[in-house]
Amino acid sequence: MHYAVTSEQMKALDAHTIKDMGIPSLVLMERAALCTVEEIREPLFSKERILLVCGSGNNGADGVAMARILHNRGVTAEIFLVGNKDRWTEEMRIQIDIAKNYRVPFVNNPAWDEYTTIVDAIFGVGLSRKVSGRYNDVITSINAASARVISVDIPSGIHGNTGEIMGTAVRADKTVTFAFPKAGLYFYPGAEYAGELAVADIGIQMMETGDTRKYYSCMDERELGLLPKRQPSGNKGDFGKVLMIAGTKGMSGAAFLASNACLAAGAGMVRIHTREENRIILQTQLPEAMLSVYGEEDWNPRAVGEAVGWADVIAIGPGIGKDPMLLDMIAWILENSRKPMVLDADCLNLLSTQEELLAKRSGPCVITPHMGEMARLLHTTVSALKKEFPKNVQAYGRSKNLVCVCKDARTVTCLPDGTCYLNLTGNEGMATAGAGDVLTGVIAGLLAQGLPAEKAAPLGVYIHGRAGDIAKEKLGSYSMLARDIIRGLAPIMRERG
Ligand SMILES: NC(=O)C1=CN([C@@H]2O[C@H](COP(=O)(O)OP(=O)(O)OC[C@H]3O[C@@H](n4cnc5c(N)ncnc54)[C@H](OP(=O)(O)O)[C@@H]3O)[C@@H](O)[C@H]2O)[C@@H](O)CC1
Ligand SMILES: [K+]
Repeated sequence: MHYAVTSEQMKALDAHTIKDMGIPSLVLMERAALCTVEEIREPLFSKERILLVCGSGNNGADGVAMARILHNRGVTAEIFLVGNKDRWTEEMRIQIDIAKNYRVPFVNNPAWDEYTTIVDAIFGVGLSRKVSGRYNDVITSINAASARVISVDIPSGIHGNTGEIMGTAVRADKTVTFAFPKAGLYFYPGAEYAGELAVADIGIQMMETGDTRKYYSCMDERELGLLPKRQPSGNKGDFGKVLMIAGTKGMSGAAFLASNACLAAGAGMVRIHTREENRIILQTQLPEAMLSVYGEEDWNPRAVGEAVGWADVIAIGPGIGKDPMLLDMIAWILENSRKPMVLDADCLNLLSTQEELLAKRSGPCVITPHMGEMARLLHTTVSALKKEFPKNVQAYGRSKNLVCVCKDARTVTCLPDGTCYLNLTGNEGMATAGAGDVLTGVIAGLLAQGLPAEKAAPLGVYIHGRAGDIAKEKLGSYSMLARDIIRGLAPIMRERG
C-alpha cells in the first residue's frame, strides 16, 4: 500500500522536513532536480535540445536547477522564464543567480518546434487559481510543440487535489512527482495528462506521529496477502455462505453475474433469491448456486427468513428492480439481521426514499453506489457531488456507520473511521453492463471468507479492477464483457492458492 496526498498535505510535509527535521529547502530541491534530470532519457526523451519553461515559484526553481545540471553535463538546455519576477521565491532567486554564474542560456521568445524535449516547471503544488493570459498561451504552445514533454511534480494547470484542468493544462508524456503521488495525478483527467508517472524519493517522509487516515490509501499487489488462506481441511461451509437477493423479471443476468463472481472470489456456497421467472435460466446457467424464488406480489417472507438464517453474508441489489414491494423485504432484513451485507444498485435507489431504514441496521455493511446512485443517496446532483468529492462520501459513510464504495473511473472506498482508499486498478473497458454486479459478488465473496467489511470492500475493488485489466489485455476495452472480468479473477486469486 502507498499513500497519495493533496497539495496542502504535500506542502505540510515539505515544511515539516525543512523546519522540524532541518533539511534545507535547497537540498530537497537539488535532489528533486537531479531525480528529474535522470528521467530525461531514451527512448522517450532525447537530450538534443531542451527547453525548460519555468514559473516564479519553487516549481520554476526546480526547472532552473535542472537547466544548470543539464548545462554542466554538456547538454543544450535553455531557460524560458514565464513568471513574474516580483513573485520569485527566495529559492528561485538563488537558482537564477547560480544559473547565471554557470552561464546557462536564457531565451525570451522560444522557437517551440526546435526543441526535442520541453520541461514543464510552471506550476507545481502551488497552483492556486485558474490559468489565464500569458500562462495560457505558453501552455498552449507547449502542447502544440513537436517536443516530448516532462512535467515537474505535476502537469502545470492540473489541480493537485482533484485532477481537474484549471482552465488549461500541460499534456505531459511523463511526470516526475516528488515524495508522494499527488491525488490529482490519480484522478481523471489529471491521470491522463500526467502520462507515465515516476515518484522520486527526495528525502521527505511521512510524519511519524501523523494520522495516516487523512491521506488517500492506495492498495497494490501486496494487499492480496489479506486474502484468507484456504485451509486444506476446510469444507464449503468454512468458506462462507452468501445469500444473493438479485434479479427481477428479465434481469436474471445481474443475478447470474453477481453470484458467479461471488463463487469465483472464493465463497463456499451461494444461494440466489430471485423472481420465479428466473428459476430455470439461473439453474441452467449456474448449477453451482442454490435457488429460492418469490412471485409478483409476495417477496416470500418465509423463504427469505429461512435464507437469512442460513447465510453468513447477505448481498442485495443486482438487477432487483424498483418494485416498492421489495422495500418491505429490504426493511425486514435490515431490521432483523446483523450479518455482514452488501447493498447495491436498485436496493440503494429504493433505500434513498426511506433512508431511516439504513440507520436501523447494526451489522457491518458495504454499499456500492455509482456516482448517480451516490448523488441520489445524498439528495444532490452528480455535479454537486463531484465538487465536494470525496469529502461528502466520507461524511456519509461516517454518519451511517457503513463502508461506502463510490464507483467511478477512480473508485473510492470510504470507511466509517474516515480512511479513504483510492483504487488504481481497472480501465475504461469496465464501463460495461454487469461490471457493477461482478463487484458486488466479489465483495460478498470476500466477506464470506471472513474478511471484515473495512478490508473486503477496498480489496474487492482492487481485485475487480485487476481482473478487468486482465480482461482488457486479452480482449481489448471494446469487446470485453462483465463475464470476462469474472474470468480475470482466477489468475489473481491463484496467486494465493
Ligand atoms: N522546498 C520545497 O518546498 C520544495 C518544493 N519543491 C517544488 O516546489 C513546488 C511548490 O512550490 P511553490 O509552493 O512555490 O508553488 P509553485 O507550484 O511553484 O506555484 C506557485 C507560483 O505559481 C503562481 N501561480 C499559482 N497559480 C497561478 C495561476 N493560476 N496563474 C498564475 N500564477 C499562478 C504563484 O503566483 P502568486 O500566487 O504568488 O502570484 C507562484 O508564483 C513543488 O510542486 C515542487 O515542484 C521541490 O523542489 C521540493 C522542495
Ligand atoms: K509543473
